[in-house]
Amino acid sequence: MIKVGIVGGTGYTGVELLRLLAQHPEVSVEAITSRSETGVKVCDMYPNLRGHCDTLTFSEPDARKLGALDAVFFATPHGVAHALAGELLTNGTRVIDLSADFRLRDADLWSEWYGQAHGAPELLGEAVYGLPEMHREKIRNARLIAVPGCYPTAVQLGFLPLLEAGLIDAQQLIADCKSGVTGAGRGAKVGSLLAEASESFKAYGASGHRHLPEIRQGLNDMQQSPVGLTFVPHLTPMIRGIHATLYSQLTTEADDLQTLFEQRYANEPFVDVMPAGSHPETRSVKGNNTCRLAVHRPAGGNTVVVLSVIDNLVKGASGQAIQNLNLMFGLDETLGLNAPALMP
Ligand SMILES: NC(=O)C1=CN([C@@H]2O[C@H](COP(=O)(O)OP(=O)(O)OC[C@H]3O[C@@H](n4cnc5c(N)ncnc54)[C@H](OP(=O)(O)O)[C@@H]3O)[C@@H](O)[C@H]2O)C=CC1
Ligand SMILES: CC(=O)N[C@@H](CCC(=O)OP(=O)(O)O)C(=O)O
Repeated sequence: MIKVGIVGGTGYTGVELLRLLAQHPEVSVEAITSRSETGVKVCDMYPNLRGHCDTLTFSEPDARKLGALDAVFFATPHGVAHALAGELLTNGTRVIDLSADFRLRDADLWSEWYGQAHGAPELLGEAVYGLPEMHREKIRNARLIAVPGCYPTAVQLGFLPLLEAGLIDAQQLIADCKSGVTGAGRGAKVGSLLAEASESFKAYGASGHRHLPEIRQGLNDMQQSPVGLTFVPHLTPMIRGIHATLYSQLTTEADDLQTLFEQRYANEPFVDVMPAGSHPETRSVKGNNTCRLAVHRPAGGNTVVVLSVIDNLVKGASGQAIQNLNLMFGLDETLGLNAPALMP
């Protein structure tokens, strides 16, 4: 059994890790932290987990205890993994960070967008961006994984086949994205209240969201030169889910885009290219690690529209983190991640 710990176990991504790992045949959760719920039994707080982790109790984060484990997930706000990752790695514990602490390769750029000094620039050289569809081989040998953000996962997987094939104008990319409210975390915030977030719909971060540099970094790697991207996130009155509508312009007489997408993702266990003409729904991936894609060319013109849906807490966070763990430990990549989505 691979022994793991979760730092930040009371949050939405932390409890989603627990739910998914409860079905994982090769992983045992040995430690789970929460400063505010120390001493509380996990099952008392999350009754859906009764019968799955009855002996597990929240404890204070303790680097010595965590350093005795095979791997530690950080499901914490930005900056927390900076402080602990170095010590864990020195002890031989692998680190899978769900926050943005190690996603940007440039520490100054990170400071600019996250409003604080980078706490562990010396680790950036070895951090691997955990998007398996792009970096699978590097992930297999990594000690430190930066799990991609939720919007960045949906957007990068949608543009990937087009950019790799060099078919679109990489200066004119548009990502129009919508997220459910769990994307904002479990902490109390006015914007997440029922009366604020339900029966309403709004954009935010239109002039600059912290996921912009992360998405740009990934798309630049695919294009192998700097791309031009407009990214506008929106908050929708749903609990889980991300829907990205991606626009680009063909620069060459296009081949069969449906076949291009199908071939690029033919061997990917967690990317489903839907039949031509489809419109994927967020509920079709609820609780599941799949990214569902559809590609359209409205009226046969030069505009390509890609529709990309994920569950922000699964392929956008905890499921992708487990997919990375499976690769790092030489396991079947799909272990613990095979349950179909909840629908309706
Ligand atoms: N929600 C989502 O859809 C996604 C989230 N992420 C990222 O994953 C991370 C976790 O997100 P989410 O689960 O939504 O967050 P939540 O706000 O729901 O939970 C945060 C958790 O971190 C713990 N925590 C807070 N501060 C500290 C600290 N200083 N030291 C140790 N533990 C701390 C909290 O428990 P306590 O305070 O009791 O210790 C809590 O368990 C964030 O970086 C987020 O950006 C990534 C992709 C998607
Ligand atoms: C709806 C909402 O507020 N979403 C969050 C993004 C989700 C998230 O937690 O971002 P990471 O993937 O980088 O950790 C936001 O816009 O900041």
